[in-house]
Amino acid sequence: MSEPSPSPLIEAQRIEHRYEGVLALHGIDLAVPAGTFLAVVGPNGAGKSTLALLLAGAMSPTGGRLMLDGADVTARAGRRGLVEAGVALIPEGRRLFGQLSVQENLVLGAFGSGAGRAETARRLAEAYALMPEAVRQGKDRAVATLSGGEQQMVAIGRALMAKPRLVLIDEPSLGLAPILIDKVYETLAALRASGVTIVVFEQLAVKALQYVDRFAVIDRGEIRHRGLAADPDARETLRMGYMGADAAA
Ligand SMILES: Nc1ncnc2c1ncn2[C@@H]1O[C@H](COP(=O)(O)OP(=O)(O)OP(=O)(O)O)[C@@H](O)[C@H]1O
Repeated sequence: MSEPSPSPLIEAQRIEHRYEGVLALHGIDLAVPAGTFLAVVGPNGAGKSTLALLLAGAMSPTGGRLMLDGADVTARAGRRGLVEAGVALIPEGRRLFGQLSVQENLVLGAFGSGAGRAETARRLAEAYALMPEAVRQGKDRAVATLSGGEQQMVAIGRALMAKPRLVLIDEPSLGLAPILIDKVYETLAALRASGVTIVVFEQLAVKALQYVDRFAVIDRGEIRHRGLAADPDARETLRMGYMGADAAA
């Protein structure tokens, strides 16, 4: 007899979002089981950032429900999102404090998560372990002086300081050279191997497919296709579902 399947870690149920006149998402159903590495891919303006913000609980959907561990958390959306429940969002553009040092940015990530001094130090060591040598060596440098790829690593590290179970990351490859994009994805893969559930929101669909295990194609506010990255037809599914100019990058 098979075990009953566990509730997804997070699940959008018929999520809809309207910005004043614009209906950005219409009726999104998306379940993310614990331990998954999922990419939500789609072109500019498809609704990726909106969905990332809603799944993080950083804003309230105008329709539908957000479920976390099988419980309705729609009403808990607010400025801090679902950080206390173990959900971390790395927004597009990273939103680091450029004038503060790497270490100061990282420590801010633990703020409000209840970590004392010893626990913060332990988390710092874990975050640095995932980072390239150059960032570790430059922990007292102002973040604004780091390269884009290094800043993305710091943004990931800052999210980890809250000890999340789920990391949502919006356009991790934006503005990065290809070699750095691979580094970012390798870091995310290592994180996933340590048990963290990850959802990336990406325009570079083919790149994401090299690292994730599932994908969903979003376009004009709807999920058009879903698939497994290991499926031999995955690229064809992407091509059909997502005609964005960057799909083949
Ligand atoms: N604050 C806002 N006010 C009004 N409309 C918005 C707002 N934010 C997004 N939109 C609209 O909602 C739709 C989805 O935008 P969203 O930013 O979620 O897409 P995206 O896939 O993340 O695109 P990009 O890759 O360009 O960030 C677009 O039509 C966009 O113009």
